[in-house]
Parts: sequence; structure tokens; C-alpha cells
Amino acid sequence: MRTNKIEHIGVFTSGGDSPGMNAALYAIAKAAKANGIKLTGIRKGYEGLIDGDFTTLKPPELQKLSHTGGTMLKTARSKRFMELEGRKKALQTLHTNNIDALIAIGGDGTFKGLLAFSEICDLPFIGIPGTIDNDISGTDYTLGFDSAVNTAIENIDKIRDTAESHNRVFIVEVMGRDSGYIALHSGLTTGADAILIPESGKDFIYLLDKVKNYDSEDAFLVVVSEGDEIGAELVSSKIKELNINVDLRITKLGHVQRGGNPSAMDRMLGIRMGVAAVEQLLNGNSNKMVGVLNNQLHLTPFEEVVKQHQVNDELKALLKLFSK
Ligand SMILES: Nc1ncnc2c1ncn2[C@@H]1O[C@H](COP(=O)(O)OP(=O)(O)OP(=O)(O)O)[C@@H](O)[C@H]1O
Ligand SMILES: O=P(O)(O)OC[C@H]1O[C@](O)(CO)[C@@H](O)[C@@H]1O
Repeated sequence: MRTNKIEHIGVFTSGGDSPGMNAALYAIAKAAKANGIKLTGIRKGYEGLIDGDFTTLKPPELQKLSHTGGTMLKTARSKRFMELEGRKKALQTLHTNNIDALIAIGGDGTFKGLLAFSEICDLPFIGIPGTIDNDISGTDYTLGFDSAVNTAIENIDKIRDTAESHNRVFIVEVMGRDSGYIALHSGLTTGADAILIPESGKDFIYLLDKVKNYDSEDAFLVVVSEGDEIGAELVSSKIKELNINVDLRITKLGHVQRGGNPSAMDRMLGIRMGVAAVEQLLNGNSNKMVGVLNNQLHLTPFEEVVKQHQVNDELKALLKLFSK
């Protein structure tokens, strides 16, 4: 535990934006003000940390933005921070501006960045998991995942309407990078006929078995994660090989899943984790991520966090049951 007094916190969002980031920033601003701490917003993730691209954050302004998607601090994927030279420049910027602690909201890449930074910088860092992918250990859900799933299901429901009207096969690709969480949640909750995720080797076999019996008098919906090793195009050609008469379309939902107002769950997650991040810094914690496990706030060291959050056996069993 650290004992140095913290008077000035810097906060930034990094990696892909995710709904709920603005709610977390509002909570951080509230908690900082309540504790008499100066708060500086760092724009464009690690890019702003390197360049000293700063802004002041005040609770009344953030209050009006906490229900919105995206991130008011902007975000970036920074090549320069991957290099030691960039990290050294960031360290210099922190010292020049008398920032004595950092809160980062981002995904596993962002926390890998903080781990690399901690080799040359001994200031305390706390992370908040903000990514739609839900691919982070140490929290049941990441900020933005619930909103992204809700956006995906709203769109898949719409696709079902047209698919049923035309008796078509639809392959809907959803985001998630290497993680199948968005596909699994959106596929199960929209009654998809098949769900393909990177974590399962059997899902494609279930699909082929099922599509053989497809009677062309109904819709057939496939939800495929972008990280699945087979991919939407190959799935399409395999289905056509089995049945050349199928009327098939591919829809890639893409970045629509990242935007939009955060769900109630993501707003609450942002508020809880934002306040906790400030409190944990003041408690002397460092190099840890705040998460929510079993509905309790939980701290996990960054080294643990960057190991991928796996789709668990219960969810895999559901995938099997609903795919057959
Ligand atoms: N090993 C590393 N060393 C230094 N910096 C890193 C490292 N890995 C990632 N970063 C920094 O963290 C940034 C954010 O990582 P990344 O682009 O992977 O997004 P992320 O935080 O995983 O979010 P998302 O899940 O939304 O994509 C990178 O652009 C890079 O600047
Ligand atoms: O917007 P970009 O940089 O193309 O990144 C897309 C990736 O970011 C995410 O939206 C969040 O990590 C992934 O689901 C997706 O693979």
C-alpha cells in the first residue's frame, strides 16, 4: 500500500469507446470533488498522455453527458505508447503537470499499457474495465457489454422479421474481437438457430446438422462472432454447398454495436466503478482494476486481468442445448 498523499488525479479513456464511459467519468468527477481532489481529463487515451492534451472535468458538465454513448474525452489506439520512447514522454508530461495518480478506462490492451508504464513510472494507477467485448477477468461484466448486446438483439430481432417474411437464411456477424460473449448473449436471447463463437469447436458441427433439415419454409438465423475461426463468408458457402436452393444473406452489424446511450446496467456499472476507482486510489491501492464480481466491488491486479475472461462451462452447455 502506498502512503503518498494524492492531490491530483488524471483520467483517460483508451482503446475502443464503450457505452457507460461518460457515466464513469461523471462518477469519478463527483468522487474527486467530494474528496477535494483536482481532476484532469486526458484526451485521446495514451496519445493525450504523451502530448499533454488535457481538459478540466467538472461534475455539472459531466452530469449532462452521463446518459450518452461514446466518450467525451475521446479515445485512441496509440502506436507511440507501445514504444518505450512514447512512455518516457508520457512520464515527463505527468511530472510537468504534477499529476500524482491515474485512472484508465479501457480494455485489456489499456491495462497491458499500464503494466508496461509501471516499469518506468511509480505513480499509482487504477483501471476500470471499459470495452464492449467482455473479455476481461476480474469482473462479471465490462462497461458497455450490456448496451452492445442490447443493440445487437434489437437489430437481430429486426432481421428476423424480414427473414421470416422471405424464408431466408441470415448470417449476422457481431463484434467481440476474440471473445464470443456478444454472440452468445445476443444469439441465445434472439432465439438464433445457430451461434458460432471462437471458444467452441463444436458449434459449426451443430449448425451443419441443423441446416441439413432446414425446410425452406421458415427463417434460419445464424449469429457468428467476428472472432470465430470460420467466419461469415465461409459459413455461407458451406451452407450453400449443403443446400444450393437456400436464399441467404449476410449482415455485419459492425460499429453500430459500440454507439448509443448506455443501458441502465452500464450506467450503474460506470457509477459504481468510477467512485470505487477514486476511493481505491485514496486507500493506497495501485496497479489494480476495479470490477464487479457477484455484484460486489472487487479489485484484481493488472497481471491477472489481462488473462482472457473465458466463456464458462455453464454458458457452453447452454450453447450446446440451444444449438441442437
Ligand atoms: N503491451 C503494450 N505496451 C504498451 N502499450 C500497450 C500495450 N498493449 C496495448 N497498449 C496500449 O493500449 C492501447 C489500447 O489497447 P487496445 O487498442 O488493445 O484496446 P483495449 O484497451 O483492449 O480496448 P478494446 O477492448 O475496446 O479494444 C493501445 O492502443 C496501446 O497504446
Ligand atoms: O474500431 P476498431 O479500432 O476497428 O476496433 C474494432 C474492435 O474494437 C471492438 O469494438 C472493441 O474491442 C471489438 O469488438 C472490435 O473487434
